[in-house]
Amino acid sequence: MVVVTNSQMKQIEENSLKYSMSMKRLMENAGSAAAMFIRRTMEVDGKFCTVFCGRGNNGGDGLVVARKLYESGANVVVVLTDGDPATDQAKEMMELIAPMDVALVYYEKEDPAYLKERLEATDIIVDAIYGTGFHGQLDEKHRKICELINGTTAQVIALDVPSGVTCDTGFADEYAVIADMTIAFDSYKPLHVLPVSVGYCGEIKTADIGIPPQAHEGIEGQFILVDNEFVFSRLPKRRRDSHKGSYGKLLNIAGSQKYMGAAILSTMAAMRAGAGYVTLASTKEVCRTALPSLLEAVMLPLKQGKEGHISYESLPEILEALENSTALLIGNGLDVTQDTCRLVYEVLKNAKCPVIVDGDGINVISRNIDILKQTNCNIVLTPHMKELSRLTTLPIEQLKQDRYTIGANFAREYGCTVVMKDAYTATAGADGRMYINTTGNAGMAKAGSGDVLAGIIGGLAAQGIDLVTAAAAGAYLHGLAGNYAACKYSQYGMLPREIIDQLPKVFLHNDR
Ligand SMILES: NC(=O)C1=CN([C@@H]2O[C@H](COP(=O)(O)OP(=O)(O)OC[C@H]3O[C@@H](n4cnc5c(N)ncnc54)[C@H](OP(=O)(O)O)[C@@H]3O)[C@@H](O)[C@H]2O)[C@@H](O)CC1
Ligand SMILES: Nc1ncnc2c1ncn2[C@@H]1O[C@H](COP(=O)(O)OP(=O)(O)O)[C@@H](O)[C@H]1O
Ligand SMILES: [K+]
Repeated sequence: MVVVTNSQMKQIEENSLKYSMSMKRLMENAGSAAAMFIRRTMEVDGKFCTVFCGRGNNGGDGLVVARKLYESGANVVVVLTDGDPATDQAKEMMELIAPMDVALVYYEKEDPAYLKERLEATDIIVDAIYGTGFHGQLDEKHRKICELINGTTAQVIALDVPSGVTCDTGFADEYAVIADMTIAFDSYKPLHVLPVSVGYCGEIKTADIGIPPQAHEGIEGQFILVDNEFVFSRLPKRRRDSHKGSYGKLLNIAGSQKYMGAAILSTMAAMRAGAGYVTLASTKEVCRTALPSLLEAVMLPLKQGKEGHISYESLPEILEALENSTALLIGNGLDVTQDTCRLVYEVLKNAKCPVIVDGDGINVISRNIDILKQTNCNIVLTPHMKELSRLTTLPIEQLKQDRYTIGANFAREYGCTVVMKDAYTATAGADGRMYINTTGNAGMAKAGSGDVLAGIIGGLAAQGIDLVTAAAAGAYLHGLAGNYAACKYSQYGMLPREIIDQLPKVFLHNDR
């Protein structure tokens, strides 16, 4: 599914002018298409429709819908929320509707009691206050209007965007319109697929507004919704004539006296994700303790430093093991000490295979971010919000509002892939794309779930799956296995290790 951003949509509209399209025609088409969807979905003749129009082009679309619904026999009232239209096209639409028997009321001048009464009798509300041009938050007046809309029992149809939702981030004001149906003009925009905003849209329909296909040429979809088809069209079936060497070697540098479980969970998850060999490089004590749970793993027992972490003196052994690895996972439960900082920096500088950095590996990098520019390998970072905040030195509040732009900029600047872990994980690819994940559940909000994800991504990358795909598909598989675990053990009771146990079921269901 192609999803275009606000500026890409503007570019597409501009391009269409080269093919004898006009902005006025586009608006007429948009409003007509929306009215047609409404007519197809519900009875309009004799119904009470109230159309809320802002001053911008979204409001202009609303004026067209009002005219078309009136022509279909509806009793129509237009509420101008911000006075007369401000754009040329919208002004023209105002001139067309003026002679009709459609009541045009100015929100500010109208008696609130009349509006309340009208809304109680209204069957269909059209929300044309703000479209793709909205950003930031609703002011008091618009919050009141949206509250009125959300408080009715009428069907609410949003044109292009439910008012109060920002197009490219999906960030919704807490009073944003909650629509029953949203009619997306020409293309899906990020808000139509982003988990944070999709709930405001209701059913989503795309309307052809007459933009010729050529106007879309050169516009690359930036947002990708990761689904079963995306994942399993990219994960090859195992060949009958293959051997363990065909599925790669993952070196997993993980664990410390304090965090032994992280080493076990990440190694186990990588094996369950199909890697041919997984080597756990950790302190002697961690390796000895982990062995009974990791019978299939290769152990690289290393010297332990004073604080229970992997000693820096182990660097030569690690670099030797790295030589014939097809992927490296580093950071799970490493602990942050002077030794592990030096170790991570040196390993990253020397690695040539794809690298996945998680947990303390990310914390270490945050202390010296420029290390990312001194590497010769492809890197995936898998930060949760707090780690992302450390990496970017931005507050979590800001990340919540705009993590797509921030993550994409970070990925571009440092040439890496960033898996932004959250209830809805989003992966910013170094390729400029954003991969949105929708699998997973709140039962996964437990220490250790992230180690499982890192292991899955590492296991996929070791098999030669490109890093962006390994990251995006890894998040999807992790969430789906988590959903199976929740069905079996409940969200309260499930454990991160049970996400690993359910991975085979995900593969089985998809013939892998
Ligand atoms: N291009 C075309 O011809 C076509 C466009 N089409 C339609 O146009 C829609 C886009 O229209 P649009 O760009 O005019 O923006 P729209 O969403 O109507 O509102 C913008 C106004 O709101 C303001 N504003 C923003 N945030 C605010 C806030 N927090 N609080 C207060 N004000 C705020 C903003 O102010 P500004 O950002 O300038 O400060 C501006 O004044 C699109 O979704 C589709 O429906 C179709 O007809 C096809 C042809
Ligand atoms: N509410 C939730 N819904 C879906 N996934 C979740 C939720 N909460 C956490 N997760 C997932 O669980 C994992 C937690 O990772 P992280 O916080 O790094 O854990 P740890 O480092 O303790 O293993 C992430 O992959 C995250 O996306
Ligand atoms: K709208």
